[in-house]
Amino acid sequence: MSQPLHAAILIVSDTASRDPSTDKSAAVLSEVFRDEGDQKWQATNHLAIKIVPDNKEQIQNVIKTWTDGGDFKNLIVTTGGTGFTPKDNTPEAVGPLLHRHAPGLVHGMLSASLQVTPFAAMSRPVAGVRNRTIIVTLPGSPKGAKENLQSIIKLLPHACSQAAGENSRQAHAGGTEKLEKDAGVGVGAQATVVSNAHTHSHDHNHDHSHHHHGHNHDHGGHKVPKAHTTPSERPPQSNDPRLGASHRARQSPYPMLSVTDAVAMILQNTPSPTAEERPFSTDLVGCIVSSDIKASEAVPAYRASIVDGYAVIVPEAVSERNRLKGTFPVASVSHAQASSMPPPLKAGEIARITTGAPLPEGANAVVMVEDTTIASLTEGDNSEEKEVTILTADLTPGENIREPGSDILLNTIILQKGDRISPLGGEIGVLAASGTHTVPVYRRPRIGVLSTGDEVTDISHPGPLTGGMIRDSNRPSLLALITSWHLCDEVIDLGIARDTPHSELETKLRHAYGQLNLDVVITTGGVSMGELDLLKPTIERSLGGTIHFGRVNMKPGKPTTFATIPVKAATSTTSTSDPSHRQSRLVFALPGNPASALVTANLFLLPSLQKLAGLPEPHGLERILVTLAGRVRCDKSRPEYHRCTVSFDKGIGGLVAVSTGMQRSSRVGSVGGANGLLCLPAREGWVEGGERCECLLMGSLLGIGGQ
Ligand SMILES: Nc1nc2c(c(=O)[nH]1)N[C@H]1C(S)=C(S)[C@@H](COP(=O)(O)OP(=O)(O)OC[C@H]3O[C@@H](n4cnc5c(N)ncnc54)[C@H](O)[C@@H]3O)O[C@H]1N2
Ligand code: MOO
Ligand SMILES: [Mg+2]
Repeated sequence: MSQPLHAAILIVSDTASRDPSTDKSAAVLSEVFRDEGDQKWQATNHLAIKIVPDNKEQIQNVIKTWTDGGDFKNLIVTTGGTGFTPKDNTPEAVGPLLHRHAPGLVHGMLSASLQVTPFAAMSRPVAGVRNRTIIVTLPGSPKGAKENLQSIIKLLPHACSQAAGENSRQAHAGGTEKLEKDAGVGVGAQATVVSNAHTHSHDHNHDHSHHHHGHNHDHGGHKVPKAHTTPSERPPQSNDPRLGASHRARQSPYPMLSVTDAVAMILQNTPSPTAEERPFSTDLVGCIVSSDIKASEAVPAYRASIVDGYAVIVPEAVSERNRLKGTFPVASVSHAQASSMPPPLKAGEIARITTGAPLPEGANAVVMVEDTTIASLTEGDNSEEKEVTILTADLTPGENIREPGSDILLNTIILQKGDRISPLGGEIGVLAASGTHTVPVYRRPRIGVLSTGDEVTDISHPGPLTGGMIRDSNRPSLLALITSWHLCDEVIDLGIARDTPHSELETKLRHAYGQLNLDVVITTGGVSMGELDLLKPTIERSLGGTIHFGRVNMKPGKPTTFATIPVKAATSTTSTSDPSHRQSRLVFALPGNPASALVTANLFLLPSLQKLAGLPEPHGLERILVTLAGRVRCDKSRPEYHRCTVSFDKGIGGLVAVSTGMQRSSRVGSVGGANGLLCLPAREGWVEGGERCECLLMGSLLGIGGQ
């Protein structure tokens, strides 16, 4: 391509036409062009961008100024108005303007997009040529628009120059092959190689999740639609609840990950922690120290007595130690108090002193009160000792004295980067003792817990329950679990989102990430195959999120879903390519069954919160070996996390696990009394009593993993 091509973006949106600041697509699409380089496309600031409402005539008018008039563009991409709602009419506006259709471009976009999400079938793109301009309609969501454009961007320079009348054989003598390689697809009419529009066209920096959608990770025996199935081979199906039963998918389109892969995926998509300085308080319990902390004060700050007794002067020479025995006048009294220091001690005198009190200058040891008797009392009131007899000579210089800094030396490192301020009090004590007023720690995430489902009924509902009501147990139990980890600055109860009206879930999630500014939201329910299982479509379609996985090969917890939602930092202005301007918020959409919700929170949420909170090696639950008290049954198709109670058994001198009984995932009682998850392999039969078994420790037996 000799000259950079002119591209234009037409935003079709009622909202953006009223308030252009709400538009996110222009920046995202400009970035796709910019990524291709200045030689191919006019530099970004020369990109023409216009916004029109969902109005057929206005759409057509703008396009004609770019295709028919003097303001010629090689390429027009529209975004928005390609859905199914009555006001979506971009294809109807663009279609009649096209002189020649380009179904190959439409096919390329759809097949690439369907590998990412089944909802791609909900867009009705058209593409073609008007005069000498290529026109392509992209969907309205910034994410969808970007994916679609990326899937064909490598073809467009060539297509545009052909449409503009350039003889492609001359322009690309010997270059066609390279173009095909760049684009990952055949280029159609001019290509000598047979077109293969099914080939992956994602480039390498594309989101990792898409690769998982593109490959079969199913270990669970469920059929996953072939990654390269095209719309023409398979009628578009989707778990979008707006579609009728005949169009809803009957197999989950989400590949099934192993637990290990799922955890790796979570950690990869969990943002790194950020450091902050916080004033000292016990609220720091659970925080991870972000840089080494040095003692700003010595402990003790003065020479202090370790016992209650009398400060004395012990002769240095061992031969003279006997002179310690005898009767001495009590010259002063030193109490452990903040305000005053005792007067210096003279030879031949002793001073009464309490534990922790400052030693008089000149004293070099303290004799315990038990090793003395009173020789005489003060005249008049007889209330205090005047003279005291020391009964022992067995005292060495320095005995029973804490030298300044002998507990904590000034400027030594008291806590290291990566240390956890535990709820057991030791680290808090060290910080307080050494006068640490501000503490460098990692900022802990803010998290919210949301239940979903029309049947789910808050505990405050008086009862009796009617119809299909079920008490909301997930929210309180997850709030309790997460609070016990001390990994979050705030744990917020987000209540219940009803399935109907449909937008309630979206509204509550937007509120959580927006006004409440939460880093992580945990939802339960609505992630499986039911028509009111709304989480996945809401995350992908309404919030523009990326579902990194939607199924895990485990029992309980199979439909566990993890996604990230892009939230531009409030400070961000134009650039969307700099990652520091972007923040991902996390969604853990856990299954509704109560045991599933608690088990998956322990397995998936914990390591993510550990990373967010700054733990150097987020390890999740601690893995131990236990002996089974009785036999437990395995599930033949999925690895199972069998709830059990682990305790120390004196008889065998080790840890023994007792099953909590019936393990159905609706039975929250299977987690009651449990502090362990036995890791059972997927196979027929039992693991016998007396056998050793791997177990994940929840909570506090060894003071790790949770507390
Ligand atoms: N056809 C299929 N059906 C189901 C599959 C499947 O693969 N194919 N998976 C099953 C598995 S495994 C699980 S686990 C559940 C997960 O269901 P959802 O996450 O969609 O959750 P819901 O349908 O909303 O509810 C399931 C169950 O849990 C109760 N629930 C929901 N929220 C709460 C709460 N806050 N407190 C207490 N109990 C709650 C709800 O009433 C249901 O009984 O799907 C299977 N189905
Ligand atoms: O995997 Mo579901 O969590 O069985 O109950
Ligand atoms: Mg369900």
